[in-house]
Amino acid sequence: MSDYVIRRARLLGEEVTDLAMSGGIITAVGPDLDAPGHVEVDATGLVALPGLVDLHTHLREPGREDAETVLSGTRAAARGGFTCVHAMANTDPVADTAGVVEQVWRLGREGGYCDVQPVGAVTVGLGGSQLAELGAMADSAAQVRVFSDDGKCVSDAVLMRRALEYVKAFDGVIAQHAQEPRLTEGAQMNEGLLSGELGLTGWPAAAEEAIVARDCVLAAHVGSRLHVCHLSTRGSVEIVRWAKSKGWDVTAEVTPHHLLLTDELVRSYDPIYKVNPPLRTADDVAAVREGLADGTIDIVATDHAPHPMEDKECEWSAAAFGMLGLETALSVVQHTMVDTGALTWAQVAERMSAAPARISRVGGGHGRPLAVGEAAHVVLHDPEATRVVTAADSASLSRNNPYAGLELPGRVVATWLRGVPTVRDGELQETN
Ligand SMILES: NC(=O)N[C@@H](CC(=O)O)C(=O)O
Ligand SMILES: [Zn+2]
Ligand SMILES: [Zn+2]
Repeated sequence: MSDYVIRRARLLGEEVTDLAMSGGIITAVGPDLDAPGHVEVDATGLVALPGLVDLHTHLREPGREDAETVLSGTRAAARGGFTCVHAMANTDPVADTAGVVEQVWRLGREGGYCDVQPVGAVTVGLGGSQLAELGAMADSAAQVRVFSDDGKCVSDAVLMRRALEYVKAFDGVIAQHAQEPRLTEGAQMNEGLLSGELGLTGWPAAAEEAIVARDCVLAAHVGSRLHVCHLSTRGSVEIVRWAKSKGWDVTAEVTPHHLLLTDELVRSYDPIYKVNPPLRTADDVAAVREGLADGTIDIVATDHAPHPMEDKECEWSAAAFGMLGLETALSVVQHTMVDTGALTWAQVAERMSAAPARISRVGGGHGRPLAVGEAAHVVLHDPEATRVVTAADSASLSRNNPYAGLELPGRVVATWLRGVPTVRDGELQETN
């Protein structure tokens, strides 16, 4: 394992400094480091951030290895600057047992591109009727702390209450996909004037907000931790802001696509824009940006949702919900939040590394500051670069990239996982 010294990086976008790593650990931070025998990396003009942590990733293995595998998804993650991703449980078989979560966890370690922290299902088979073996998943080698039926809502209030109560024993959190199922039967896009105009069944903001409000109240009632997945409406931001003002232990995420894209794109009837929750209005986009800036929304999570061509290149109503996100997340956040002056790079590091790691209680030195003695999970990002996104330029097995053709700022130049480079000069490296 080589030692590296990064020269003249802008630490969290601010002071220019060197950073040395050896044996998987950050060994020195400061100007003009003496680092004999280290591989020299010129980072002039680049921003150094702690390795990014994604709390919401679909890796599709086991079951849909045609769409993504742990290896392909973690290679995409490394290209996006991530050193830890949380793999959602809606696989086949569902990640609802200690056996499945341990398998997913181990596949991530074997690949060596990005640590994979499995999310456990809340209910058996995501069926919504019987609690899964949450304790066994928590006690497994994977040490699961985040539980979610993502893709489906835990809509039964009694079951949701019991899940919230159960995970208190091991400091777990329930990550809710907030979608009232009766209010969204057959729903295809955001409900509004546009859904009427386009003749597509609408998905009211109220279907999300009703569950967000109910779950905040439930979490407070039982004194447990709630995390709201992919929050997408102004009303949801207001409810979470209110819950936080009460001191309740509620956190929330927004996806890059909900920070940038609006329901106007659905006019094309291109299923690349079909996603759950749906793209909302420009007013909702403004609200989630404000919420992320003021800390109401704690984190950005990608909801990277790969789907094979045949599930996307079909008519709108038949297409699958979901879009890729790992390789473009940092660029979209730079474009929407940093270049607009809404967030500093230090605040981006908080929302894309420190806070997600705290919410999930993940170990392995993820989400820690770039400081001596910490695990060497490091990203170098070039904020001056620009690129026209293409679907083909991806390590994912899927191509459902909603940004294809758009010019986005920023580029991940290098990523280190425990001091091992997974990406250098923008190219994936051999890890094993
Ligand atoms: N986001 C999506 O549109 N789809 C996700 C499920 C989900 O995150 O709810 C998927 O698994 O494809
Ligand atoms: Zn979801
Ligand atoms: Zn998801």
